[in-house]
Amino acid sequence: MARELKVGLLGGGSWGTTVASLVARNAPTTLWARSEDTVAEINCDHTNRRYLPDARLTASLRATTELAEAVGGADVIVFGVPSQVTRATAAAIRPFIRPWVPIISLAKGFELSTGKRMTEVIGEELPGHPLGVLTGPNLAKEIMSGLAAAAVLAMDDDVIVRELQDLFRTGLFRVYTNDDPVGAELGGALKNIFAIATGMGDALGAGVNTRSALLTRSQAEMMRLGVALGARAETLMGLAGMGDLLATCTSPQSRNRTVGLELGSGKTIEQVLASMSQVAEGVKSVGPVWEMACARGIELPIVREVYAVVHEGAPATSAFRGLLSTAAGSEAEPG
Ligand SMILES: NC(=O)c1ccc[n+]([C@@H]2O[C@H](COP(=O)([O-])OP(=O)(O)OC[C@H]3O[C@@H](n4cnc5c(N)ncnc54)[C@H](O)[C@@H]3O)[C@@H](O)[C@H]2O)c1
Ligand SMILES: O=P(O)(O)OC[C@H](O)CO
Repeated sequence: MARELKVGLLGGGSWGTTVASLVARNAPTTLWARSEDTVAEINCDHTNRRYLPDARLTASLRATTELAEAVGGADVIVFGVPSQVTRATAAAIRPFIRPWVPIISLAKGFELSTGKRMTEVIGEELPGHPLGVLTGPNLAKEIMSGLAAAAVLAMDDDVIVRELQDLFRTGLFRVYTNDDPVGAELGGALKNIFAIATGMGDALGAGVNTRSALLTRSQAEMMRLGVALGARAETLMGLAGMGDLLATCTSPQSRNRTVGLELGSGKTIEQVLASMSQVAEGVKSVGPVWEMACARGIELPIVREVYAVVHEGAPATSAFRGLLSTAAGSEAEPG
């Protein structure tokens, strides 16, 4: 079934290119990227050195700068652009997308101006399409270097999700189906904030005990907010939540953890962002997440401290003093 489907993937960065290269092994795939140089390099050399310096892409992957070419004939659309440009990209493909074509989102963030999840944003711009997310502990460079990984493909429709599962999986990329797209999407977006916190802690010399405590309390915060926003707890305990939290908070490849490391070493958020050429979604997501928590009266001490460092200019050292400043109560309680 998957071999008959044509796939259009939007976004020529690290993850869009990686997923396009995986999917191209299973189905004809066209990747849309803005840069003519990137498109020419993918088509001629089968590489995207700016984002994936050492990777060789599947030779059959085609790239284009034309949205109509990537989207017009596609049976499945995959969104691989960063969260803050997802709405504009969805609006831009409206003239080209065919009715009822399923759309899978890869992004792990919230829209800054609305706090909405990416499938909510895409659904508003492109109503009437089955929507899903592919998410999990998936560092692009590791996957392109041939190391095994697992992900969940989460959709409400259990027939379509099984058809699409074959499209994304390869020998080393295990794809599980999941029927809680809200939970899967929330896990992927929330973990980035905790990766910033972990990076700050690591830069400040946190021990393994400290990091383990921070990760465990991060998982508790993810559960507290995620469940309030409609996630199922077991999804947040799985690959899309706990799995991705572990990968992102511990990998030197994580951009979000790197932001935390730099903040912890004393740089301002402006200095950190000026030195980065790739997206770290947690920087933008922490604002809407903190607002959602405040609006619901949900206590998220780690999110609060990351928000203070990223948006209020507080030093990273004060984040850790902040986390230790309240007396610990029951483990089931915030704090
Ligand atoms: N890199 C990973 O390991 C990884 C893994 C899983 C999920 N993700 C998620 O995938 C999403 C994309 O991340 P990435 O790693 O590919 O980012 P990236 O920084 O590597 O690449 C971003 C891409 O988006 C493009 N872009 C930026 N602004 C654009 C616009 N206005 N219109 C069209 N394209 C635009 C850039 O040119 C670039 O090609 C993020 O939400 C990220 O959290 C990343
Ligand atoms: O590099 P990061 O921090 O954006 O994380 C990449 C992936 O989301 C890890 O699963």
